[in-house]
Amino acid sequence: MIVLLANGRYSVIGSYRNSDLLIAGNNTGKAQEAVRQIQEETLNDKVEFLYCDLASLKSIRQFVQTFKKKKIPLHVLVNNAGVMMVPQRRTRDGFEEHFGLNYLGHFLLTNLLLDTMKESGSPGCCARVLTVSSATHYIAELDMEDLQGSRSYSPHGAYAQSKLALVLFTYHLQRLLAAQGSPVTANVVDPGVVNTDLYRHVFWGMRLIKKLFSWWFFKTPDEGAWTSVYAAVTPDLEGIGGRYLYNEKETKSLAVTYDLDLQRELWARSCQMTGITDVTPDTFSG
Ligand SMILES: NC(=O)c1ccc[n+]([C@@H]2O[C@H](COP(=O)([O-])OP(=O)(O)OC[C@H]3O[C@@H](n4cnc5c(N)ncnc54)[C@H](O)[C@@H]3O)[C@@H](O)[C@H]2O)c1
Repeated sequence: MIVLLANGRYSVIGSYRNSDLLIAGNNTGKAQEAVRQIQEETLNDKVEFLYCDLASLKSIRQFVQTFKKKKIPLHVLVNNAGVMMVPQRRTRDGFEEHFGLNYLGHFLLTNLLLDTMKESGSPGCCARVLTVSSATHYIAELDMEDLQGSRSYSPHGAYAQSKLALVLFTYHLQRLLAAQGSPVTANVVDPGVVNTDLYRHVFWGMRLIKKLFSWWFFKTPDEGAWTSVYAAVTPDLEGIGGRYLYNEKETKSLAVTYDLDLQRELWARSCQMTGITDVTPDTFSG
């Protein structure tokens, strides 16, 4: 099995003891250290790092080109990278950073890898796309008129919007895959509240609370990875997609995420923004 993690947590990777693993990320030092640790602890030497900056459409395209030259299959794609509550700033392509990196980066990466995943999956053994969202999406709003937060910017609102967009993306992707009879499924994962570096941009009071009480109400990074691992390997989800998973169980996402027209509209706009051909059939609407 080949697993590709868009900057995934080491604990997720460590679970794939006999698999080929590829870590895609923009932090070479950190990723190489993860590769070393995985090799040491699992005795799996089929672990590799490839540079990919998800905040750059060019970097994503270059990464996919390099990956495809390897001519290896791809069974699991984990869309895990993210930033939270960063100050207002733009990606290299001019997108608001949460929207550009957390959402559009994974949108493009997934779309460019879909052909390889379709060839890698088979009936009864589907390839899997799993995308890491967040409970923050429950309080998000998607402003189709101002996706880049140009009119008014709130770091929390921008993060939440990017996580909501990932849920809408997953559901539309799953509908497309199912309509094509494709041996690939797409699910979305909520890891819970996890003690990681993600919180480095939140205000100092919250960081203090995290420091004092993380042992009490935050999951450890290992625990935070469990639902991703579950989504990647459980036989219970064979052939099943379009699920929102929390604590290794299916649960409901925000009502608006089931709006087929909104899913379609966001998909179409995302295709335009990333230069992807929209293959959604005309008949495909709410
Ligand atoms: N920690 C939580 O409480 C929590 C809650 C809900 C959802 N999540 C989600 O879980 C995922 C993992 O976050 P985490 O908590 O492990 O935080 P983290 O900061 O430890 O991990 C985020 C990862 O994204 C990578 N990344 C950042 N910018 C990148 C770029 N331009 N290109 C490629 N990779 C990049 C980082 O290197 C890092 O490995 C994120 O999508 C986050 O939104 C986390």
